[in-house]
Amino acid sequence: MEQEVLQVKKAGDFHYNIFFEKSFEKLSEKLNALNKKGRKICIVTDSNVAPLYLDAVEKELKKTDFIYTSYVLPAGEANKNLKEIEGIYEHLIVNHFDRGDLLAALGGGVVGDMTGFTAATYLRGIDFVQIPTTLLAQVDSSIGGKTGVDFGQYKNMVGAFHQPLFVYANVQVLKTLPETEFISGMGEVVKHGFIRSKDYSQWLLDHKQEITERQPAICQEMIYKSCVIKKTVVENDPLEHGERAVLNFGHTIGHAVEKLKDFSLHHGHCVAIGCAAAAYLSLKKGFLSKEEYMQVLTELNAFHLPVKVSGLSCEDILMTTKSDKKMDKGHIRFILLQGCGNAVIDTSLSDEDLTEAITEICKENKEAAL
Ligand SMILES: NC(=O)c1ccc[n+]([C@@H]2O[C@H](COP(=O)([O-])OP(=O)(O)OC[C@H]3O[C@@H](n4cnc5c(N)ncnc54)[C@H](O)[C@@H]3O)[C@@H](O)[C@H]2O)c1
Ligand SMILES: O=C(O)C(=O)C[C@@H](O)[C@H](O)[C@H](O)COP(=O)(O)O
Ligand SMILES: [Zn+2]
Repeated sequence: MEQEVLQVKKAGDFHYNIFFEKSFEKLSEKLNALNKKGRKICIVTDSNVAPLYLDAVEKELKKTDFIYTSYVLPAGEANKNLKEIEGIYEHLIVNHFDRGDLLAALGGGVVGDMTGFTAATYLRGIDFVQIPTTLLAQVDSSIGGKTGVDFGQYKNMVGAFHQPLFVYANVQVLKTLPETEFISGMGEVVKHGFIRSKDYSQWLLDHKQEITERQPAICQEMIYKSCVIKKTVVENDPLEHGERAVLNFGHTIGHAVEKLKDFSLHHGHCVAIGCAAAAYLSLKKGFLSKEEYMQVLTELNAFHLPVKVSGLSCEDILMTTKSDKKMDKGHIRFILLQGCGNAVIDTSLSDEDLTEAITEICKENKEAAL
């Protein structure tokens, strides 16, 4: 792949780079370029990523003038809460972090969202960088500045928009990612095709074999293509006043499933189930033809993503979907497809429509249900 860097604009003239790398070797150079000589940096990571990659990142920090420390969170969505954030604040206070110092998120979307939220709120906001280590984080969560934590059973209920200074995506780290985590990341990857690019969906299917084998060159190209879609949407509407909501395709019902399963299912798997439901609603509305609807299901299946869920009641899914933070004056703000590659915002769905789609994803199907 020839592209190595992609620039993301923010409001005003601020922009930041996503670096597409094949090792950590250029991390020190990127950190030095921040001109924060003699500053402190805290690498926030998790209990799975620390033994794998903390040494390599610290080796890079030794080549800089940063004074560094690290903080290891317990891994997993169950720990994406305010209690764990307090632990990070305490670490920063004890280590005398001030407003000129910064954080580095080394990990998946959970670490990224939590580190970003800590950076957004500690001392009313300090800088941070993203070093995403899951496919999901490299294609989605490290870009666009959504940070936050779950609150009770509510997904991402407390958070802030806070953009990183840069994103450093080393494709090589994907080789240690468990298979289910890779598949979960594919949930957001296929979503990008569904919402904005039929060509990208076709490209994914054409390269299914190499992607499934996680060939680094093809994975890097895929990550780049996904980042182009995400950054374009985010640049148009950084604070989600309108268009950015399309990135939520599959998430309204997906988040309900995630919550009702007590966060035991992976985010990308729940998004895939939500995509199947949203595609079904698009079919019912006449926005998708039967053939296009089947194309969505086929692509999800091609990457081993689920399209059904078992063990949940339709009523519970409906109630939880309606308690999502995406309600707009009592109407559910839903993302539908008006043709593959073109997501639109819809506020006209009734409870009956939603129940029909939820019934569809709850149908017993031993092979595809999670
Ligand atoms: N901010 C956003 O825009 C945005 C976008 C999408 C998802 N998200 C959030 O991201 C989270 C999901 O992210 P995720 O799927 O990366 O989950 P995650 O951060 O929990 O990582 C998944 C698992 O992989 C492990 N891991 C990470 N990198 C590894 C590596 N290279 N090798 C081996 N193991 C590794 C982690 O320790 C964890 O157990 C959810 O909380 C979701 O809400 C946020
Ligand atoms: O960046 C966005 O905007 C997204 O919606 C990306 C989603 O994949 C991501 O899961 C996001 O965290 C969902 O945001 P939420 O506001 O619905 O919680
Ligand atoms: Zn998501």
